[in-house]
Amino acid sequence: MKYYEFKFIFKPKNEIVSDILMSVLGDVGFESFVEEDDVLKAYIQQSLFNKEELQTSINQFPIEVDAIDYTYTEAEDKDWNEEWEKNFFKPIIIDDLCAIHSTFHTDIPKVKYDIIINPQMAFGTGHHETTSLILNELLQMDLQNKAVLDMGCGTSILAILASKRGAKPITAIDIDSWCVDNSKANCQLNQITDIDIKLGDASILKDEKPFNLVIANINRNILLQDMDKYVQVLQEKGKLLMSGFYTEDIAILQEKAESLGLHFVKTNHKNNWACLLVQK
Ligand SMILES: C[S@@+](CC[C@H](N)C(=O)[O-])C[C@H]1O[C@@H](n2cnc3c(N)ncnc32)[C@H](O)[C@@H]1O
Repeated sequence: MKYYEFKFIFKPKNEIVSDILMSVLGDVGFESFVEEDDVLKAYIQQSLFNKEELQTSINQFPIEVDAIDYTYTEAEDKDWNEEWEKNFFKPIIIDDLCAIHSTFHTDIPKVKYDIIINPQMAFGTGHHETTSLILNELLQMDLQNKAVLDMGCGTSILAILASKRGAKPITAIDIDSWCVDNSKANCQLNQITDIDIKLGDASILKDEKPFNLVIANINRNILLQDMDKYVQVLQEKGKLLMSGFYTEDIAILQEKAESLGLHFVKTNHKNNWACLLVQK
């Protein structure tokens, strides 16, 4: 496959802009990213590159920035996504209890919950703050025989940990067909056969049976838009665990949850990213 290598320079140079830029670029076909001192390198298959689409997404950047500039060249002919996985996806070990790693990682310590993820292009290696905030909550909850919905499942890393912690039945849903395929592959790698993986958004929830726990790591606007549909599939006393937003957004999400009859349980944060747990 032929790729372009882009170098993005942006101001202000901070993690929030960098995270949002990666997400915006992901939406227009970029596959993998390497953060270096003062540039973000990004790789896209030449056949998928559309200059106008890229410029439109930069012009409509979701937060105010001083500048986003780029240059690009033809990249050396190799699978940049595979390169990224090999060089930048490092194993994660949480409290000697849970390990998340890829098939090519060796020397993984023996832990109770060993999760294999080959992320390819799907979000969810456990490295992002929002994923790690939710993984930590899942490690503390009693999930035995609990019905769980993982909304915006990405790689299905969260659904897989829930399954390993005894949750069942589990449904995992994502709006992106790439994520659905990647979730199926990751379930196979972890020998999990009973997660029901579906393509769609909150509109397909009306046919679901009630859940004890709904997890949704998406983003502030989708959560505000779809929270009522998540609540409709929550059992009495069921919990809704959300992430994908910044600490300054906790209040608006909590307010929305309370307007839907839920009450606050706890919140946590990491590098300005937050999670919120509410209960019916
Ligand atoms: C931040 S990623 C989280 C992935 C994974 N759950 C994790 O925690 O690492 C958000 C995921 O939500 C999906 N998504 C975006 N909008 C959605 C929607 N309206 N309904 C369902 N999934 C959505 C995206 O495709 C993406 O895979």
